[in-house]
Amino acid sequence: MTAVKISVPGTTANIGPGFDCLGAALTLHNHFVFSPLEGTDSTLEIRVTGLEADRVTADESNLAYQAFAKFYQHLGKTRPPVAIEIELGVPLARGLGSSATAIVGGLMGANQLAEKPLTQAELMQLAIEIEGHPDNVVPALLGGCRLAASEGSHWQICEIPWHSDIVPVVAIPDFELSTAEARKVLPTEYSRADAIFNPAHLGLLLRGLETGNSDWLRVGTLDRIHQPYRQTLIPGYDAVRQAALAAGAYGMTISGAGPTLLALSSPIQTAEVTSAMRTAWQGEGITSTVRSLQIDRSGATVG
Ligand SMILES: Nc1ncnc2c1ncn2[C@@H]1O[C@H](COP(=O)(O)OP(=O)(O)O)[C@@H](O)[C@H]1O
Ligand SMILES: N[C@@H](CCOP(=O)(O)O)C(=O)O
Repeated sequence: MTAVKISVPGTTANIGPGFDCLGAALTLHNHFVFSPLEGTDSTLEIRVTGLEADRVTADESNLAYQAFAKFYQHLGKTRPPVAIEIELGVPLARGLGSSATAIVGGLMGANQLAEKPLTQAELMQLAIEIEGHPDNVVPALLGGCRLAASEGSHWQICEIPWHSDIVPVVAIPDFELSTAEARKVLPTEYSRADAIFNPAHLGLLLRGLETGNSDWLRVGTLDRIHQPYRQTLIPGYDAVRQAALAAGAYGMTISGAGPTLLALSSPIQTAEVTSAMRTAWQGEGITSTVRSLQIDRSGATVG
């Protein structure tokens, strides 16, 4: 078997009220190459290059390798010696689904090397089990904007139309916030008012994403499940939000678990929104990279 190349897009999960169920794939990618290790005693070699490469472990704790190992454990087979090359294009621990790329990349690499014993649906199920929620691994695997809902252990996945007039603008600050930390600040119980607020706003958001209706997008990005608790972990959140809205963004949310902030903008306002978010963060003493992206339609690809 020769080397297998996998490309996986980063994601923006939640998009406001869609906590743990809605996410979209973005046009920024991590690349993985899996090669059988032959003619050596070592069972694992990992080389990481690209963005903040020194922050990713190159041993058995590596998340892409953990997913690779989980695949063979699931099949009840011994995992083969493997060399993994990882080229990072998705910033780490910023709420852009870097962990989802590693999980999806590891599972797909293993499946290809094993000559594809699992279907895409089975890989998706394993990816959700490893990540613990579907909203980043599902779009990373399938592409597009996806809503995931479970019935017992079975998942229904629905593609959400994303209007061409909606540009995702991501403002990525130069500090990390791990998803585990950002989940710790969430309450375990919510009021009835909050339980009503979120599905109403999610419904509005989905129609807003489909139609490009600016009022539905503005109101539909509001949320009471995670953002009110997490925004305190993101210095400058209020300033960047106000700046994005004043520059004409339809709405602004925390991307994934943060700290990246996601503005939804019309194509004509994108340059202004981008510059306003960067300047607002600068005013708080925080350096950021602000990029306007597109929705990745392909998901994880081989070759
Ligand atoms: N390409 C990769 N290969 C291996 N591990 C990765 C990769 N990308 C991310 N990770 C792991 O995932 C962690 C970040 O996950 P998480 O806190 O969920 O943030 P994110 O919002 O970026 O998914 C990193 O610190 C690293 O341990
Ligand atoms: N629903 C999850 C999404 C985490 O996404 P990530 O991109 O930060 O890994 C959450 O909000 O915790």
